[in-house]
Amino acid sequence: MPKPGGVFNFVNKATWDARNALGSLPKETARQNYVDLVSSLSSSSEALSQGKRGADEKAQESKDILVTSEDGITKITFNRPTKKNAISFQMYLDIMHALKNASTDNSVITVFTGTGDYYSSGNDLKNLINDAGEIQDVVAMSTRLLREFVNCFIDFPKPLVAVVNGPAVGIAVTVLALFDAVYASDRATFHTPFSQLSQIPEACSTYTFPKLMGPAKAAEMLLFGKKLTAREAWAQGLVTEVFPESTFETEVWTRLKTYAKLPPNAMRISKELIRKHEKQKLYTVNAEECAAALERMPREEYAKALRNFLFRKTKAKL
Ligand SMILES: CCCCCC/C=C/C(=O)SCCNC(=O)CCNC(=O)[C@H](O)C(C)(C)COP(=O)(O)OP(=O)(O)OC[C@H]1O[C@@H](n2cnc3c(N)ncnc32)[C@H](O)[C@@H]1OP(=O)(O)O
Repeated sequence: MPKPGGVFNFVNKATWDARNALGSLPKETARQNYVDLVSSLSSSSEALSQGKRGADEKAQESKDILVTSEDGITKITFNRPTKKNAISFQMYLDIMHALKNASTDNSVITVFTGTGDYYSSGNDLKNLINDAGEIQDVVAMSTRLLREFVNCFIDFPKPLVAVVNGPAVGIAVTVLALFDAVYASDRATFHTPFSQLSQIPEACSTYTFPKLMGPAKAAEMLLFGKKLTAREAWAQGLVTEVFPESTFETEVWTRLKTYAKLPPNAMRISKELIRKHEKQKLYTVNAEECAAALERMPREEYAKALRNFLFRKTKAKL
């Protein structure tokens, strides 16, 4: 059977990949993995198959990812403040679903922001590790999910804006280089501690960051995990504009409401022209980064770095 196409057809493609992976596994394990994968994705599958919506309709119900549409703006909010908006597997799927809907609804601009003091602390470090601190048997599925997730940002057809209300970490930072505008509060910071986690960068940042800020500054972030203030990130071209925290929300949303009144088709075509020559390159880089992640994630060095974070509070008490 040929592989299903279309970047938003994640569930069908994941199913196809899972079926094709069965050959190399013992039959029982393969069957169980397949059942686990499909059942974990089934709620998103239903949601993904729902149709087009209007811009002023509440677009999606999900606890940790809120989606609203108003004034021509679809707003996607990381809503897990007690975990600093860390992104769980379900949240990756909810975001893909929200982007799929936003790409065809009546809204003009799509905006990401966070609830609480953080924008997002990046990947939920518990996604890949069990209570005993071992890497779970979900690495291949995770890297497939990561690839599809990043492709959704590469392909998103409308203006995409981040309203960075506080610190951003990991994938919440790297993916920003695929946005059209990034507005940051002066309270925001930008941190990519990949080496500290024994991990490698994702979301095409190995290509977009050196292109934006030059190889030396990109290396400080991606290799050495240097945390940037909002103004430093602006100076490096990752942030479009920095606002004082006291007026951030008012100024940014007023501006976005004005932008959302601009002719949508003109903006869509302009974005298509801007991205057109880069798309193939971005797909390739995304695929290469995911292949490298697939290679790295099962390693003990990586599990050790995750354990250091997850059990840090227990250790501190000893
Ligand atoms: C489909 C898979 C794709 C893989 C994609 C690859 C992506 C890579 C990345 O994103 S790498 C970056 C990962 N993120 C981090 O390394 C950040 C980890 N968190 C922290 O360093 C800190 O929590 C903090 C600096 C964000 C905040 O510190 P502090 O103010 O001291 O608060 P707490 O540490 O007490 O945090 C409160 C609460 O939230 C939990 N939490 C925060 N971030 C994460 C996270 N990324 N993953 C899981 N859990 C997180 C933290 O454990 C606390 O929970 P608790 O109260 O202990 O239950």
